[in-house]
Amino acid sequence: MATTQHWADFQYEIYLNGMTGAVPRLPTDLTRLEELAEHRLGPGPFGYVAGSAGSGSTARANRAALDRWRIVPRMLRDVHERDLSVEVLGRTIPAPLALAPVGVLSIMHPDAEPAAARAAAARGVPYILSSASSTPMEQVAEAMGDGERWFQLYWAKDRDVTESFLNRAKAAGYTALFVTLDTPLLAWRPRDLDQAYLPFLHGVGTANYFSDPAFQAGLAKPVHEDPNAAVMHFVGMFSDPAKTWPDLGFLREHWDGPIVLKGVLHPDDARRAANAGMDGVVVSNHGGRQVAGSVAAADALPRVVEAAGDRLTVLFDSGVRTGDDIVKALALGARAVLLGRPYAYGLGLDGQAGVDHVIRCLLAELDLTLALSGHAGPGSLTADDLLRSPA
Ligand SMILES: Cc1cc2nc3c(=O)[nH]c(=O)nc-3n(C[C@H](O)[C@H](O)[C@H](O)COP(=O)(O)O)c2cc1C
Ligand SMILES: O=C(O)C(=O)c1ccccc1
Repeated sequence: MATTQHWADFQYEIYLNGMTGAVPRLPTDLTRLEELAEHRLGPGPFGYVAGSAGSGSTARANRAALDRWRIVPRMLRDVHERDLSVEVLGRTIPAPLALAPVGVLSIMHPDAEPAAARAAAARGVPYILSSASSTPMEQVAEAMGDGERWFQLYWAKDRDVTESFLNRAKAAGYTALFVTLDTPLLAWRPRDLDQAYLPFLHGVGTANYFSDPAFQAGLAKPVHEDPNAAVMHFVGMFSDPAKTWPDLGFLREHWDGPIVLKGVLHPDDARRAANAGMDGVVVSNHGGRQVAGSVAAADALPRVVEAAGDRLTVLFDSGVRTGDDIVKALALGARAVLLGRPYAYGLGLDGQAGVDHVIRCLLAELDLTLALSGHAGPGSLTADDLLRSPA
Protein backbone atom coordinates (compact mmCIF):
# COMPACT_ATOMS: atom_id res chain seq x y z
CA MET A 1 0.00 0.00 0.00
CA ALA A 2 1.48 3.31 -1.03
CA THR A 3 1.99 5.85 1.72
CA THR A 4 -0.58 8.50 1.11
CA GLN A 5 0.46 12.08 1.38
CA HIS A 6 -2.63 14.20 1.47
CA TRP A 7 -1.65 17.44 -0.18
CA ALA A 8 -5.09 18.71 0.79
CA ASP A 9 -3.95 18.88 4.45
CA PHE A 10 -2.45 22.26 3.58
CA GLN A 11 -6.00 23.57 3.62
CA TYR A 12 -6.44 22.94 7.37
CA GLU A 13 -2.87 24.00 8.08
CA ILE A 14 -3.81 27.42 6.70
CA TYR A 15 -7.04 27.59 8.71
CA LEU A 16 -5.26 26.49 11.92
CA ASN A 17 -2.56 29.12 11.43
CA GLY A 18 -5.41 31.59 11.09
CA MET A 19 -6.38 30.94 14.71
CA THR A 20 -3.20 32.79 15.74
CA GLY A 21 -4.10 35.62 13.40
CA ALA A 22 -1.91 34.58 10.48
CA VAL A 23 -3.15 34.50 6.91
CA PRO A 24 -1.14 33.30 3.89
CA ARG A 25 1.45 35.80 2.66
CA LEU A 26 0.39 35.22 -0.95
CA PRO A 27 -3.02 34.54 -2.53
CA THR A 28 -4.13 30.90 -2.60
CA ASP A 29 -5.81 31.50 -5.97
CA LEU A 30 -2.68 31.38 -8.12
CA THR A 31 -4.35 33.28 -10.96
CA ARG A 32 -4.04 36.36 -8.71
CA LEU A 33 -0.23 36.22 -8.50
CA GLU A 34 0.21 38.02 -11.79
CA GLU A 35 -1.61 41.21 -10.70
CA LEU A 36 0.35 41.21 -7.45
CA ALA A 37 3.62 40.71 -9.29
CA GLU A 38 2.75 43.59 -11.60
CA HIS A 39 2.51 45.91 -8.61
CA ARG A 40 5.57 44.68 -6.76
CA LEU A 41 8.14 43.87 -9.45
CA GLY A 42 9.91 46.16 -11.88
CA PRO A 43 8.18 46.75 -15.24
CA GLY A 44 11.04 45.20 -17.24
CA PRO A 45 11.29 41.92 -15.32
CA PHE A 46 7.52 41.65 -14.80
CA GLY A 47 6.84 42.35 -18.48
CA TYR A 48 9.42 39.77 -19.53
CA VAL A 49 7.80 36.98 -17.50
CA ALA A 50 4.18 37.94 -18.15
CA GLY A 51 4.68 38.72 -21.81
CA SER A 52 4.04 36.52 -24.78
CA ALA A 53 4.32 36.54 -28.56
CA GLY A 54 2.52 39.07 -30.71
CA SER A 55 -0.65 40.50 -29.28
CA GLY A 56 -0.96 37.66 -26.78
CA SER A 57 -3.53 35.54 -28.61
CA THR A 58 -1.75 32.24 -27.95
CA ALA A 59 -1.47 32.85 -24.21
CA ARG A 60 -5.18 33.73 -24.10
CA ALA A 61 -6.06 30.68 -26.22
CA ASN A 62 -4.19 28.43 -23.77
CA ARG A 63 -6.45 29.59 -20.94
CA ALA A 64 -9.62 29.50 -23.06
CA ALA A 65 -8.94 25.95 -24.26
CA LEU A 66 -8.51 24.66 -20.70
CA ASP A 67 -11.63 26.55 -19.63
CA ARG A 68 -13.75 25.01 -22.37
CA TRP A 69 -13.18 21.57 -20.92
CA ARG A 70 -15.34 20.88 -17.87
CA ILE A 71 -14.93 18.07 -15.33
CA VAL A 72 -17.85 15.71 -14.80
CA PRO A 73 -17.57 14.67 -11.13
CA ARG A 74 -18.41 11.10 -10.07
CA MET A 75 -19.95 10.22 -6.69
CA LEU A 76 -19.57 7.42 -4.11
CA ARG A 77 -16.16 6.19 -5.25
CA ASP A 78 -14.17 5.98 -1.96
CA VAL A 79 -11.62 8.77 -2.11
CA HIS A 80 -10.63 8.44 1.55
CA GLU A 81 -7.11 7.21 0.82
CA ARG A 82 -5.49 9.06 -2.04
CA ASP A 83 -2.20 8.83 -3.88
CA LEU A 84 -1.24 11.44 -6.45
CA SER A 85 2.03 9.81 -7.47
CA VAL A 86 2.77 8.98 -11.10
CA GLU A 87 5.58 7.30 -12.98
CA VAL A 88 7.46 9.65 -15.31
CA LEU A 89 10.54 8.63 -17.30
CA GLY A 90 11.12 5.60 -15.11
CA ARG A 91 10.82 7.49 -11.79
CA THR A 92 7.95 7.71 -9.39
CA ILE A 93 7.18 11.32 -8.50
CA PRO A 94 4.76 12.26 -5.69
CA ALA A 95 2.38 14.27 -7.87
CA PRO A 96 1.92 14.84 -11.62
CA LEU A 97 3.85 18.11 -11.53
CA ALA A 98 7.29 19.44 -12.40
CA LEU A 99 8.59 23.00 -12.50
CA ALA A 100 9.12 24.09 -16.11
CA PRO A 101 12.49 25.41 -17.22
CA VAL A 102 12.36 29.17 -16.79
CA GLY A 103 15.53 31.04 -17.62
CA VAL A 104 16.89 34.29 -16.20
CA LEU A 105 15.20 33.86 -12.80
CA SER A 106 17.52 36.34 -11.10
CA ILE A 107 15.38 39.09 -12.65
CA MET A 108 12.64 37.86 -10.29
CA HIS A 109 14.68 37.38 -7.10
CA PRO A 110 18.38 37.33 -6.19
CA ASP A 111 18.04 33.75 -4.86
CA ALA A 112 16.92 32.73 -8.37
CA GLU A 113 17.19 29.11 -9.60
CA PRO A 114 18.75 27.62 -6.42
CA ALA A 115 15.75 28.87 -4.41
CA ALA A 116 13.24 27.41 -6.87
CA ALA A 117 15.22 24.17 -6.98
CA ARG A 118 15.30 23.88 -3.18
CA ALA A 119 11.56 24.55 -2.90
CA ALA A 120 10.82 21.87 -5.49
CA ALA A 121 13.20 19.31 -3.99
CA ALA A 122 11.69 19.80 -0.52
CA ARG A 123 8.31 18.63 -1.89
CA GLY A 124 9.72 15.95 -4.19
CA VAL A 125 8.72 17.90 -7.28
CA PRO A 126 11.20 17.64 -10.17
CA TYR A 127 12.81 20.91 -11.21
CA ILE A 128 13.89 21.35 -14.82
CA LEU A 129 16.87 23.66 -14.93
CA SER A 130 17.03 25.98 -17.94
CA SER A 131 20.14 26.24 -20.10
CA ALA A 132 19.57 30.00 -19.75
CA SER A 133 19.82 29.82 -15.97
CA SER A 134 21.26 32.78 -14.05
CA THR A 135 23.23 30.26 -11.97
CA PRO A 136 25.65 27.60 -13.28
CA MET A 137 24.11 24.12 -13.46
CA GLU A 138 26.65 22.66 -11.00
CA GLN A 139 25.59 25.13 -8.31
CA VAL A 140 21.89 24.47 -8.89
CA ALA A 141 22.53 20.72 -8.75
CA GLU A 142 23.99 21.20 -5.29
CA ALA A 143 20.94 23.17 -4.19
CA MET A 144 18.71 20.34 -5.46
CA GLY A 145 20.27 17.86 -3.03
CA ASP A 146 18.57 14.50 -3.53
CA GLY A 147 15.76 16.07 -5.57
CA GLU A 148 15.17 14.91 -9.14
CA ARG A 149 17.61 16.75 -11.45
CA TRP A 150 16.33 17.39 -14.96
CA PHE A 151 18.12 19.63 -17.46
CA GLN A 152 16.65 21.66 -20.31
CA LEU A 153 18.89 22.06 -23.33
CA TYR A 154 18.91 24.97 -25.69
CA TRP A 155 20.50 23.15 -28.58
CA ALA A 156 23.36 25.46 -29.52
CA LYS A 157 24.79 26.09 -32.97
CA ASP A 158 28.16 25.11 -31.64
CA ARG A 159 28.50 21.32 -31.29
CA ASP A 160 31.30 21.65 -28.75
CA VAL A 161 29.15 23.77 -26.45
CA THR A 162 26.26 21.31 -26.67
CA GLU A 163 28.60 18.41 -25.99
CA SER A 164 30.17 20.26 -23.08
CA PHE A 165 26.72 21.05 -21.61
CA LEU A 166 25.72 17.39 -21.86
CA ASN A 167 28.93 16.28 -20.15
CA ARG A 168 28.59 18.89 -17.42
CA ALA A 169 24.94 18.00 -16.86
CA LYS A 170 25.79 14.31 -16.62
CA ALA A 171 28.64 14.98 -14.20
CA ALA A 172 26.36 17.17 -12.06
CA GLY A 173 23.81 14.36 -11.70
CA TYR A 174 21.09 15.46 -14.10
CA THR A 175 19.24 12.36 -15.27
CA ALA A 176 16.74 13.49 -17.92
CA LEU A 177 17.25 15.88 -20.82
CA PHE A 178 14.51 18.20 -22.07
CA VAL A 179 15.37 19.55 -25.52
CA THR A 180 13.39 22.69 -26.35
CA LEU A 181 12.49 22.78 -30.05
CA ASP A 182 10.15 25.77 -30.20
CA THR A 183 12.79 28.46 -29.74
CA PRO A 184 15.12 28.32 -32.75
CA LEU A 185 14.67 32.11 -32.68
CA LEU A 186 13.21 34.42 -30.09
CA ALA A 187 9.68 35.45 -31.12
CA TRP A 188 8.37 38.97 -31.73
CA ARG A 189 7.49 40.06 -28.18
CA PRO A 190 6.02 43.58 -28.21
CA ARG A 191 5.97 43.93 -24.43
CA ASP A 192 9.75 43.53 -24.27
CA LEU A 193 10.34 45.44 -27.51
CA ASP A 194 8.34 48.44 -26.30
CA GLN A 195 10.44 48.60 -23.14
CA ALA A 196 13.58 47.66 -25.08
CA TYR A 197 14.22 45.13 -22.31
CA LEU A 198 15.92 41.78 -22.82
CA PRO A 199 17.55 40.16 -19.76
CA PHE A 200 20.53 38.61 -21.58
CA LEU A 201 21.68 41.96 -22.84
CA HIS A 202 22.22 42.68 -19.15
CA GLY A 203 24.21 39.44 -18.94
CA VAL A 204 21.39 37.59 -17.12
CA GLY A 205 20.84 33.97 -18.17
CA THR A 206 24.34 33.42 -19.49
CA ALA A 207 25.88 31.72 -16.43
CA ASN A 208 26.10 28.25 -18.00
CA TYR A 209 27.72 29.71 -21.12
CA PHE A 210 30.15 32.18 -19.61
CA SER A 211 31.45 29.42 -17.28
CA ASP A 212 31.88 26.96 -20.15
CA PRO A 213 35.33 26.28 -21.65
CA ALA A 214 33.86 25.40 -25.07
CA PHE A 215 31.87 28.66 -25.13
CA GLN A 216 34.92 30.63 -24.00
CA ALA A 217 36.96 29.08 -26.81
CA GLY A 218 34.66 30.82 -29.32
CA LEU A 219 35.45 34.31 -27.96
CA ALA A 220 38.17 36.64 -29.21
CA LYS A 221 38.70 38.02 -25.69
CA PRO A 222 37.88 36.55 -22.25
CA VAL A 223 34.36 37.32 -20.98
CA HIS A 224 35.57 39.80 -18.34
CA GLU A 225 37.58 41.76 -20.91
CA ASP A 226 34.68 42.20 -23.33
CA PRO A 227 31.37 41.21 -21.71
CA ASN A 228 29.31 42.81 -24.50
CA ALA A 229 30.98 40.71 -27.16
CA ALA A 230 30.37 37.63 -25.00
CA VAL A 231 26.67 38.50 -24.71
CA MET A 232 26.37 38.99 -28.46
CA HIS A 233 28.12 35.68 -29.05
CA PHE A 234 25.59 34.03 -26.73
CA VAL A 235 22.66 35.63 -28.60
CA GLY A 236 24.02 34.33 -31.91
CA MET A 237 24.65 30.75 -30.83
CA PHE A 238 22.36 29.65 -27.96
CA SER A 239 19.85 28.19 -30.42
CA ASP A 240 20.06 27.01 -34.02
CA PRO A 241 17.35 27.54 -36.63
CA ALA A 242 19.18 25.23 -39.07
CA LYS A 243 18.58 22.04 -37.06
CA THR A 244 16.39 19.26 -38.53
CA TRP A 245 15.14 15.86 -37.34
CA PRO A 246 18.21 13.81 -38.37
CA ASP A 247 20.33 16.01 -36.06
CA LEU A 248 18.64 14.34 -33.07
CA GLY A 249 20.97 11.40 -33.63
CA PHE A 250 23.77 13.49 -32.15
CA LEU A 251 21.86 14.04 -28.91
CA ARG A 252 20.77 10.39 -28.70
CA GLU A 253 24.43 9.37 -29.07
CA HIS A 254 25.68 11.76 -26.40
CA TRP A 255 22.98 11.30 -23.74
CA ASP A 256 22.24 7.90 -22.17
CA GLY A 257 19.24 8.92 -20.06
CA PRO A 258 15.72 9.81 -21.15
CA ILE A 259 15.33 12.59 -23.76
CA VAL A 260 12.11 14.58 -23.96
CA LEU A 261 11.33 16.99 -26.80
CA LYS A 262 9.66 20.16 -25.51
CA GLY A 263 7.33 22.12 -27.75
CA VAL A 264 5.65 19.39 -29.81
CA LEU A 265 2.14 20.27 -31.03
CA HIS A 266 1.62 18.22 -34.22
CA PRO A 267 0.97 14.46 -34.07
CA ASP A 268 3.41 13.89 -36.93
CA ASP A 269 6.19 15.48 -34.89
CA ALA A 270 5.33 13.13 -32.02
CA ARG A 271 5.71 10.15 -34.37
CA ARG A 272 9.06 11.52 -35.59
CA ALA A 273 10.18 11.91 -31.96
CA ALA A 274 9.37 8.26 -31.26
CA ASN A 275 11.11 7.14 -34.45
CA ALA A 276 14.20 9.12 -33.43
CA GLY A 277 14.42 7.14 -30.19
CA MET A 278 13.14 9.90 -27.95
CA ASP A 279 11.45 9.01 -24.67
CA GLY A 280 8.84 11.73 -24.40
CA VAL A 281 7.40 15.02 -25.56
CA VAL A 282 6.07 18.09 -23.83
CA VAL A 283 2.95 19.35 -25.57
CA SER A 284 3.64 23.05 -25.15
CA ASN A 285 3.57 26.34 -27.00
CA HIS A 286 6.07 27.83 -24.57
CA GLY A 287 3.32 29.54 -22.61
CA GLY A 288 2.27 31.45 -25.75
CA ARG A 289 5.69 33.12 -25.96
CA GLN A 290 6.76 31.81 -29.37
CA VAL A 291 4.15 31.37 -32.12
CA ALA A 292 1.47 34.05 -32.05
CA GLY A 293 -1.75 32.50 -33.31
CA SER A 294 -0.59 29.00 -32.37
CA VAL A 295 -3.03 26.25 -31.54
CA ALA A 296 -3.73 26.20 -27.80
CA ALA A 297 -1.64 23.56 -26.08
CA ALA A 298 -4.70 21.84 -24.59
CA ASP A 299 -6.33 21.63 -28.04
CA ALA A 300 -3.18 20.01 -29.46
CA LEU A 301 -2.90 17.47 -26.64
CA PRO A 302 -5.42 14.75 -27.66
CA ARG A 303 -3.96 14.24 -31.15
CA VAL A 304 -0.41 14.06 -29.81
CA VAL A 305 -1.48 11.59 -27.13
CA GLU A 306 -3.05 9.41 -29.79
CA ALA A 307 0.04 9.55 -32.01
CA ALA A 308 2.34 8.81 -29.06
CA GLY A 309 0.47 5.65 -28.09
CA ASP A 310 2.68 3.78 -25.64
CA ARG A 311 5.91 4.84 -27.36
CA LEU A 312 6.32 8.23 -25.65
CA THR A 313 5.62 9.81 -22.28
CA VAL A 314 3.43 12.83 -22.96
CA LEU A 315 3.77 15.83 -20.66
CA PHE A 316 1.89 19.11 -20.93
CA ASP A 317 2.39 22.81 -20.22
CA SER A 318 1.17 26.29 -21.20
CA GLY A 319 -1.61 27.90 -19.22
CA VAL A 320 -1.74 25.64 -16.16
CA ARG A 321 -2.80 27.78 -13.20
CA THR A 322 -5.12 25.64 -11.04
CA GLY A 323 -5.68 22.12 -9.79
CA ASP A 324 -8.56 21.62 -12.19
CA ASP A 325 -6.30 22.57 -15.13
CA ILE A 326 -4.08 19.64 -14.14
CA VAL A 327 -7.08 17.29 -13.88
CA LYS A 328 -8.10 18.29 -17.40
CA ALA A 329 -4.61 17.80 -18.87
CA LEU A 330 -4.35 14.36 -17.28
CA ALA A 331 -7.83 13.36 -18.44
CA LEU A 332 -6.78 14.35 -21.97
CA GLY A 333 -3.86 11.95 -21.71
CA ALA A 334 -0.88 13.83 -20.24
CA ARG A 335 1.16 11.93 -17.64
CA ALA A 336 2.08 15.11 -15.76
CA VAL A 337 2.19 18.87 -16.27
CA LEU A 338 4.87 21.53 -16.06
CA LEU A 339 4.25 24.85 -14.38
CA GLY A 340 5.87 28.05 -15.66
CA ARG A 341 4.95 31.63 -14.76
CA PRO A 342 3.12 31.00 -11.46
CA TYR A 343 6.24 29.73 -9.72
CA ALA A 344 8.32 32.52 -11.22
CA TYR A 345 5.87 35.01 -9.66
CA GLY A 346 5.99 33.09 -6.36
CA LEU A 347 9.78 33.41 -6.45
CA GLY A 348 9.59 37.10 -7.30
CA LEU A 349 7.12 37.83 -4.51
CA ASP A 350 8.53 35.73 -1.67
CA GLY A 351 11.67 33.84 -2.74
CA GLN A 352 11.91 30.13 -1.93
CA ALA A 353 8.88 30.40 0.41
CA GLY A 354 6.87 31.82 -2.48
CA VAL A 355 7.70 28.86 -4.71
CA ASP A 356 6.81 26.50 -1.86
CA HIS A 357 3.49 28.30 -1.46
CA VAL A 358 2.72 27.92 -5.17
CA ILE A 359 3.55 24.19 -5.18
CA ARG A 360 1.49 23.48 -2.06
CA CYS A 361 -1.54 25.49 -3.18
CA LEU A 362 -1.58 23.89 -6.61
CA LEU A 363 -1.21 20.33 -5.29
CA ALA A 364 -3.73 20.86 -2.47
CA GLU A 365 -6.23 22.11 -5.01
CA LEU A 366 -5.43 19.21 -7.33
CA ASP A 367 -5.86 16.68 -4.49
CA LEU A 368 -9.25 18.17 -3.54
CA THR A 369 -10.50 18.53 -7.11
CA LEU A 370 -9.57 14.93 -7.88
CA ALA A 371 -11.21 13.65 -4.70
CA LEU A 372 -14.36 15.71 -5.15
CA SER A 373 -14.60 14.44 -8.72
CA GLY A 374 -14.39 10.82 -7.55
CA HIS A 375 -10.70 10.04 -8.15
CA ALA A 376 -8.32 8.67 -5.52
CA GLY A 377 -5.42 9.37 -7.87
CA PRO A 378 -4.55 10.37 -11.41
CA GLY A 379 -4.76 6.79 -12.68
CA SER A 380 -8.54 6.64 -12.94
CA LEU A 381 -8.92 9.79 -15.09
CA THR A 382 -10.00 9.34 -18.70
CA ALA A 383 -11.42 11.57 -21.43
CA ASP A 384 -14.84 10.35 -20.26
CA ASP A 385 -14.42 12.50 -17.14
CA LEU A 386 -14.59 15.69 -19.24
CA LEU A 387 -17.22 17.39 -21.34
CA ARG A 388 -16.45 20.17 -23.78
CA SER A 389 -18.73 23.09 -23.11
CA PRO A 390 -20.61 24.24 -26.20
CA ALA A 391 -19.57 27.91 -26.34
C1 LIG B 1 10.24 34.05 -18.20
C2 LIG B 1 10.18 32.74 -18.90
C3 LIG B 1 11.36 32.13 -19.29
C4 LIG B 1 11.34 30.90 -19.92
N1 LIG B 1 12.53 30.29 -20.24
C5 LIG B 1 12.51 29.08 -20.79
C6 LIG B 1 13.72 28.41 -21.04
O1 LIG B 1 14.80 28.90 -20.73
N2 LIG B 1 13.66 27.17 -21.63
C7 LIG B 1 12.46 26.59 -21.97
O2 LIG B 1 12.45 25.49 -22.50
N3 LIG B 1 11.30 27.21 -21.71
C8 LIG B 1 11.29 28.42 -21.12
N4 LIG B 1 10.11 29.02 -20.83
C9 LIG B 1 8.83 28.31 -21.12
C10 LIG B 1 8.41 27.42 -19.95
O3 LIG B 1 9.27 26.32 -19.81
C11 LIG B 1 6.99 26.86 -20.14
O4 LIG B 1 6.90 26.20 -21.37
C12 LIG B 1 5.89 27.92 -20.08
O5 LIG B 1 6.22 28.94 -19.14
C13 LIG B 1 4.60 27.25 -19.69
O6 LIG B 1 3.54 28.13 -19.72
P1 LIG B 1 2.96 28.88 -18.42
O7 LIG B 1 3.91 29.98 -18.10
O8 LIG B 1 1.65 29.39 -18.92
O9 LIG B 1 2.83 27.86 -17.29
C14 LIG B 1 10.10 30.26 -20.19
C15 LIG B 1 8.92 30.86 -19.79
C16 LIG B 1 8.93 32.08 -19.14
C17 LIG B 1 7.64 32.68 -18.67
O1 LIG C 1 12.01 33.80 -22.59
C1 LIG C 1 11.82 32.64 -22.97
O2 LIG C 1 10.68 32.20 -23.18
C2 LIG C 1 12.93 31.75 -23.19
O3 LIG C 1 12.67 30.64 -23.50
C3 LIG C 1 14.32 32.15 -23.03
C4 LIG C 1 15.18 32.06 -24.10
C5 LIG C 1 16.50 32.41 -23.96
C6 LIG C 1 16.98 32.84 -22.75
C7 LIG C 1 16.11 32.91 -21.66
C8 LIG C 1 14.78 32.56 -21.80
